[in-house]
Amino acid sequence: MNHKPLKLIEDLETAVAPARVLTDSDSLQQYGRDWTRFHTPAPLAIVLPSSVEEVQAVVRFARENQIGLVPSGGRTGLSASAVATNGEIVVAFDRMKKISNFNPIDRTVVCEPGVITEQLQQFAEEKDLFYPVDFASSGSSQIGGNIATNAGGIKVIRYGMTRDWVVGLKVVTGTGELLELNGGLVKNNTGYDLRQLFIGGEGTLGFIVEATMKLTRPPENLTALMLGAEDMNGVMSILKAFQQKVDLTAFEFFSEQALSRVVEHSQVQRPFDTPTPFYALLEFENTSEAISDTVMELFEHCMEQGWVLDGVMSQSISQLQNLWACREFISETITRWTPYKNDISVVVSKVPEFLAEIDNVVNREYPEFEIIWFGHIGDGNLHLNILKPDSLSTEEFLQKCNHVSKWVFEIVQEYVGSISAEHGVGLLKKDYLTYTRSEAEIDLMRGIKKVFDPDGIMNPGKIFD
Ligand SMILES: O=C(O)CC[C@@H](O)C(=O)O
Ligand SMILES: [Zn+2]
Repeated sequence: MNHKPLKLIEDLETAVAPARVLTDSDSLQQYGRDWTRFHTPAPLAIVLPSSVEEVQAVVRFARENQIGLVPSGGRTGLSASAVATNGEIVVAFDRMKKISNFNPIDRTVVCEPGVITEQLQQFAEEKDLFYPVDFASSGSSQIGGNIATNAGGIKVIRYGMTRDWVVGLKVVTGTGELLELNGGLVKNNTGYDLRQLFIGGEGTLGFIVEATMKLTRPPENLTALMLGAEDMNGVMSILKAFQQKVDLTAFEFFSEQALSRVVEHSQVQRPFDTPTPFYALLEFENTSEAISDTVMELFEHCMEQGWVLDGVMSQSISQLQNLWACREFISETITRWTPYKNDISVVVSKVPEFLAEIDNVVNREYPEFEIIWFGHIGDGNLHLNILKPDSLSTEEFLQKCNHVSKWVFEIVQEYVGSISAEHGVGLLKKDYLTYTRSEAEIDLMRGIKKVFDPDGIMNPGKIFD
């Protein structure tokens, strides 16, 4: 290490506190990346601030020294947004985990950015309330990161994305200024809602240092149905039939390839014997006999129409959990095949055609590739994963997958879809942003960044260059 970084680190320690700066190589590796594995972490240092003032001090320090800052939450992101590859200072929020100011009338609660999603869910439960944004990584993802990436997950069809639950934000911009946005109000029509720019902004405009989150009533007697379908058109017909009569809390799908891997590699039981190409997983609040009867009628109707070949409805919490495990364990289970990943969306009605086009091109060009489809089909959000064949080295596989990305994004563009439905852009997708956003839009985004971050120090190089 030359003198400059050493001196810089000393100055950084003075700006915050020595104990809050880490420079050992394990920490640099650990905090320098998220769940993506395509970039080599190379941060200058890690800072763990414990107050808003310390975050401001770090930003001012970075501005003075023209060093990039990368925010880091639970590091469960899948788009390399919280990755530091270029001598940046990583600002990790692990020491800012307090939940406070619960208000039962407003049904709001104030969270520091490092609050773990599950911590907020448990807090809400203790107050007989519910924080509904949920996903497989809730045990480690942090609220600040969820907001910065506008995290979605498995209940979006009913409850929306993280954006819908943020009623107030405090942010530190690239000048070190603290902005207090919206103060928990339900109604506030006083011009531009700046809060929304920071939600999903991936830390490129400023860092979230506090959030006022809304809670809601807990769902009652959640019950799930897993239905086996012959094809994607069947899945769409099931969605249409159920949505017409039942308020669904989830509508997920996955393929037989996905289910068989989960059953083979975890303790999860196959819910029924008949394998079918696709499965729909529906959830609803089973609160009356009338609802239960309606669901059973719909189930029978779907079987009569041939949309459903077999299916099962949960009769207990453990059965509900087993059905959810079939879906939630997919991502983790397939990690061992070093999968190529993509997260894309189109309007719901176009999903079957869209999926078939991608299947066709990949099967034609690379017949040795095994595609694992799953996702939040009720939101038009597909997770495309391709397992690395044993015969290919990781390098060869990645090279071929670059072609896959191009074909996939061309199809996304043709369908006026999104190249990133819920995982964000980060480093991973910035080169493809024009498939979903116009040059004019990207120019405006660059202009907005300049306003909040004139020196370009806040998560530089993410979303766009
Ligand atoms: O691993 C993936 O491709 C998706 C991860 C996550 O968004 C999910 O829905 O399980
Ligand atoms: Zn997802």
